[in-house]
Amino acid sequence: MIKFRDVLVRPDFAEDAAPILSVPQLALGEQRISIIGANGSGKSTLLKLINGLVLPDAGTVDVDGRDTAKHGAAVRRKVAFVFTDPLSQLVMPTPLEDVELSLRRIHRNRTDRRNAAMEILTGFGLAALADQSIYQLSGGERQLAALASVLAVDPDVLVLDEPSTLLDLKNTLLLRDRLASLPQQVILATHDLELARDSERTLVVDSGTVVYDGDPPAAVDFYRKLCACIREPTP
Ligand SMILES: Nc1ncnc2c1ncn2[C@@H]1O[C@H](COP(=O)(O)OP(=O)(O)OP(=O)(O)O)[C@@H](O)[C@H]1O
Repeated sequence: MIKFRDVLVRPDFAEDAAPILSVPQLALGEQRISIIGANGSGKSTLLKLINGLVLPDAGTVDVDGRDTAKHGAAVRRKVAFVFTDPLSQLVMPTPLEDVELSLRRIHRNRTDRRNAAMEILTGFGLAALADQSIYQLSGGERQLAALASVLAVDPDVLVLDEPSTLLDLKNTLLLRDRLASLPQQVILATHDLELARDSERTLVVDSGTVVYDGDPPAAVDFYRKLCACIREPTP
């Protein structure tokens, strides 16, 4: 269970400025949670609070009872974060080496590690690209490689920031199927309202606060109205 209590995040170097995120009380226990909202509304900040990439200026965030400010390393072992830009994530020259790096503590034996890494990449449809430079992969292939690498360590919670942004329809569907089949708790921010609907619970964030929290179809409707995106029926 992830709990936010009286959380405020202020802009860097502007302690007196209005908070960029304010979350008085929030408990996230469902297996599939999506977060939607306009650009700059605070979605990424909310996600980064979950694994301590951003620490609150006031209040606390804890994951299974561990405060992210006090137990950051332990929290990050439980909570994996997938960035929008996979090049922020992939640190090795090829997908195979990157997954192998993730597996270094789980498989000490090199052959076992390589076999396990290939199996994981195969599950993501990336076997043929295992040895290709990450700079020669398409944006979507890189995104899937980053996801494979993060999942290799079997985290308890997977946090994803706009994971389908770079994916075509086929890869978006593959991602949706893959996420649906995961045993982990999955919390993601997205502008893809179909992906948002795949969850059990959706938060709508606006101007740094959670303005709707509930059933995904109702949350998407709320968000559409908030954006005044619903077209008036033509007479
Ligand atoms: N460390 C920081 N210092 C100052 N402002 C920040 C900081 N981090 C984020 N912001 C601002 O806070 C707001 C929320 O940013 P955030 O990245 O959480 O938005 P978002 O909802 O994820 O946006 P997008 O959909 O465009 O990715 C933005 O206006 C951003 O510029």
